[in-house]
Amino acid sequence: MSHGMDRLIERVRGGLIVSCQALDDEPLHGANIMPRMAVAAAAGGAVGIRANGAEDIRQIKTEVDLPVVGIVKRTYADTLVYITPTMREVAEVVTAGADVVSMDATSRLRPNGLTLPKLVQQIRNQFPDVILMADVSTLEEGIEAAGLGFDLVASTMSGYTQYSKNFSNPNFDLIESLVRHVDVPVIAEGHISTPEEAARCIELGCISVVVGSAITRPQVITRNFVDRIKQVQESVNQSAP
Ligand SMILES: CC(=O)N[C@H](C=O)[C@@H](O)[C@H](O)[C@H](O)COP(=O)(O)O
Repeated sequence: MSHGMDRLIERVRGGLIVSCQALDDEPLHGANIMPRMAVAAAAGGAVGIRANGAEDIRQIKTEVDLPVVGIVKRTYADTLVYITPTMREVAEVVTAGADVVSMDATSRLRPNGLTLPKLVQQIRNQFPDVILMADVSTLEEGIEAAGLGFDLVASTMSGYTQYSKNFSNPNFDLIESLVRHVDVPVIAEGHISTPEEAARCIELGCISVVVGSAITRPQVITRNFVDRIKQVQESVNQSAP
């Protein structure tokens, strides 16, 4: 393991990484709000931040003293892959100062028919020391990513690829089998919405856990309350005389 990886693992082991992301169609987009979210996460004891876009990554690095897992989400016409899909996005994340570059590592083709092995090769040529995290949706993709030289594997894409759509959320089965069969540290990410679920991922052997929407997307948190209240209201109405 490289010195950079050793230090990263030391800092994030057994802890919570908070994903602070708001796309431009989300209510908390812009106005330095995600960097303030990162400050709040740090105050609550987070060990790392996951952030989208060069501007947020750069600002978060100046406001909190935590490792940042950086991504750039960008959509292209000829692919469904949107998390750091090409060298262009990788370069943006590296230049912004992220400690880890995370990317879609599913088996789907990237723009212009670019394959994952080819992209990893380009990255290793241009940025040999970068720490790479693979966002996968299946065990096979996790094993493939570790074989390609990814330093970390995360369950991020489970439920978001056509072939993983029907898996349960959070996908503890996938998380457990990644820990068992992939020989790089595993990070649990995706649909983790309670402290108990996060704790379970640590029990299963993950190095750390990423939580996003349940902490930093108030529209999602509100919707969960509203939906639950509605259900109860319906049964209250039905049992009313
Ligand atoms: C699939 C995809 O695009 N996931 C993104 C990856 O960066 C984010 O939108 C998620 O919020 C993040 O993975 C954390 O997951 P959750 O918000 O469920 O805690």
